[in-house]
Amino acid sequence: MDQIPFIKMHGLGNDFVIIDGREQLPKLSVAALRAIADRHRGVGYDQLIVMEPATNGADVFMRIYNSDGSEAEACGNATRCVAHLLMEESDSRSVTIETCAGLLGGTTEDRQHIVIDMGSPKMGWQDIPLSREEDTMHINLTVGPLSNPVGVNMGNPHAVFFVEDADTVDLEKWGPIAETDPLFPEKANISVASKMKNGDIRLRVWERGVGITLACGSAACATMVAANIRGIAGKKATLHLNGGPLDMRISDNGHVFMGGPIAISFRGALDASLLAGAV
Ligand SMILES: N[C@@H](CCC[C@H](N)C(=O)O)C(=O)O
Repeated sequence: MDQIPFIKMHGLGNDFVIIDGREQLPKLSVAALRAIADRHRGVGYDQLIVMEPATNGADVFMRIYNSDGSEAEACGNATRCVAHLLMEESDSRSVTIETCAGLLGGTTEDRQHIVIDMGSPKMGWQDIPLSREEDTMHINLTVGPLSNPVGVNMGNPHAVFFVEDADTVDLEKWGPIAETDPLFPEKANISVASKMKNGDIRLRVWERGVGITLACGSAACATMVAANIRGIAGKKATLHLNGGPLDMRISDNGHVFMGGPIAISFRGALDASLLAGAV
């Protein structure tokens, strides 16, 4: 393939290059993924998403790559974007999306604000995964000013640190150290969260394989679960990320629902030099 068409979308500024690989799967080396991710010489993205044929009756399989070329199991904000594309395509208001993390359902009233059932969190220490046995509700880990995180697996690994004021944490400094701590054999997405005066939650995220992002949907799910466990929130809360708010809810059967907006930025094509990994 000389050129590959893509759609650039974002959910609260968490941005994606989305490729429709349902007819023909693109060949993407790590060098190509990194070249496309380059915000100066490539297109720029937090995640590159390939829509692939589903294997189990879902509408699509969604493959997720981080900007460093690593593959991720879940991506909440991109799930909303892909759900929007599928809803437009099929003129429907509900879709099922398969990821490495399992089957996710998306629903909407207007195809702009999309609610995703992100499934049930896993809380066992092997599920996160951690490299040693720990109580995941109070993990014995300190990184600079951050300590005592909650470990949550939302398909992908998360550590949520509750702090007095999330805005004062030097996340560029402590995020990468926590992400790569030997406690996390598959690394981890690192969240810092604090309760706001009105009862909402402020959340900032250092994403595994990316760095600081404007929003992270799976981290919002993990933080909702962690806040509920710690008694900081009930079963519903608004989480305020740098890019804007997500409406979060835990249902009676323990599934985490995430609602938020999507936006299409532009359409383009990846050229041969980017696909060859040249920047
Ligand atoms: N932006 C995402 C999360 C993407 C994957 C993550 N960086 C990982 O490696 O697990 C979201 O909205 O959930």
